[in-house]
Amino acid sequence: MRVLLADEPGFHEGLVQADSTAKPQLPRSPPIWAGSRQEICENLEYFRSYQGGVYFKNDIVRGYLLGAFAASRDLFCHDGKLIISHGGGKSENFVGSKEGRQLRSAQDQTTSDTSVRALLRNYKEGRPLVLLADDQYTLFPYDLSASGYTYVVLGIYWISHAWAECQPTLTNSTCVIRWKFAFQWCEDQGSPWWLTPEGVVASLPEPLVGKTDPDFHCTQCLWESPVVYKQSGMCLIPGCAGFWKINGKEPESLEYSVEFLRLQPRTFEILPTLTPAAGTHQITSSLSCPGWHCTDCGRLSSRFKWECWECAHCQANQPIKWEIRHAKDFWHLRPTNYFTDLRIARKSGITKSLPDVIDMGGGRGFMTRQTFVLPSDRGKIHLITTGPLSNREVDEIFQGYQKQASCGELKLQRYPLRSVRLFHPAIRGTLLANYFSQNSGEPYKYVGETANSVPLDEAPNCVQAALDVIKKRVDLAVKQKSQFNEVLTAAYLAHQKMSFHSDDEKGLGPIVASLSLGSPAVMHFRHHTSGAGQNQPNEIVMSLILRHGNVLVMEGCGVQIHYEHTVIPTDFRIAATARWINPS
Ligand SMILES: O=C(O)CCC(=O)C(=O)O
Ligand SMILES: [Fe+2]
Repeated sequence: MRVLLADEPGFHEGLVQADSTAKPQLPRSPPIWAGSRQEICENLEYFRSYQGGVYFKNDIVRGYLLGAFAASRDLFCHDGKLIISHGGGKSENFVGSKEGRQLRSAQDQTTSDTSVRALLRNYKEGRPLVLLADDQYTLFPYDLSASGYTYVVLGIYWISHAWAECQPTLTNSTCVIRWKFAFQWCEDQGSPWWLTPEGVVASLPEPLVGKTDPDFHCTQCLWESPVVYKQSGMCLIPGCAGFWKINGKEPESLEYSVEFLRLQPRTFEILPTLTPAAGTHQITSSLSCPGWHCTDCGRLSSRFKWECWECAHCQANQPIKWEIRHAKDFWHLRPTNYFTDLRIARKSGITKSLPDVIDMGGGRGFMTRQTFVLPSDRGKIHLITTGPLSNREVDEIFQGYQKQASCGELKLQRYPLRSVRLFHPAIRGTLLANYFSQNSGEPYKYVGETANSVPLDEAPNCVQAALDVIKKRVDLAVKQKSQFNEVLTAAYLAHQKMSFHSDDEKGLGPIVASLSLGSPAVMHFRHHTSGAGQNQPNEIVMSLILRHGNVLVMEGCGVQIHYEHTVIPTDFRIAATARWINPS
């Protein structure tokens, strides 16, 4: 039997990464697993934390992730039915910055730290939570990484003990206070899924059930502490003069008392549900971002295709129902409560013209152009709006888009974001964009390369119709002759958005124009964080509302060099953005 202890030889405190060659393969695939943190967060309502290992809501922990950086005396015993971990953050950690990854040293945890406080509340109120592990959790006795199980859901546990310890840090010789939590398997859910009939690598004699040892009574602070170690009981209340002392001295080596490691009987009537709810009642455009739990292989997947759920591991899939949604369903939505149409920051130097009314000719009605002039000749932004009469054309385009996307003719997908790892090292696996897109014409960097683009003359009708409307309106609104050879379609579900960026593709022409369809959105502009605007405060300088049928034109390369923009829709929305990208 091996009780895997974090401070055994070779398990040097903290920095040990899993020695996967020494571990056997899992006897069966985990019932719930994922390849990325995003897949976990988009599927499991008990773990929505992209950073950190403790997910809590209203001061109650829902999910706890066991990962790298084990501490002394972290433990996985009784076949994983008792797990001891040093929860609550502030441990050694790699943080990312533009300068690269740096090791941040551990700090004292206190009971007012939000995650320690929440864990203590679960402990006091006897609330179960879900434990997850990643493939860097050294104490798990099987090799997770070999089969691509980056994250696995272990099961439901309750906290049987909580106490504080002194722990030496990795980066210097001082000690920090760490809270330790003993998580015990909730028997009501059956046996752990990783157990073979013969038992796992570990094979302690069956644990004795029932705790008999009395607590340690501190004569200085008068509080009780559990007797955790074989050597002696001691006060485990930080702040007490007797904390972490045996006979007045700091203990040198400690081992768990066998009594302390006994499993305690406890039953729970209500346990959290582990598998995500199947979104089969949803339609393509109404989901915020739910994923898909494959019952064939256990993998959680993000929804990366518009028209169906697909398992990112075994490609099992299921079509998603669709129905046409109309722009009028979204008219009542307000993208922000702070203003109705636009807001320009006082010190931005941006000026706005009086709106011009322009005849679109051929009895097609009138359009209104409002121009915003950016300071220092950086360019102009035009917002073109039309009345409800001219909206028949864009209503049809909106419907066409929905039909062609839902039958798979317009291949809308969520593509991986680039260079995320450097700045967010905690995010493991691929991170997909928070919107669906399709590119027609010249390849565009945000959707990968040529393989993900269709030539403009083969683009689905809806894309060509959108481009046609954009061209006609831009020609009337902007003096210089516009030319476009690329259209990026972005489709957003409720709660999705396009984060701050600039359209700074190499060889980009001076005019970028987009047609908005569906729910209204707010578009913010701010100075670029790098380049020419580096020394400017990074505040929002202008915000506009983009409504169904509006065309927004960014005129001049300076707009992209000096500013970046974000678009945040209120609900389902599609935008077609046309650009010129120099083919060479
Ligand atoms: O959704 C939009 O209106 C704009 C999208 C955008 O900024 C882009 O495609 O670069
Ligand atoms: Fe953009």
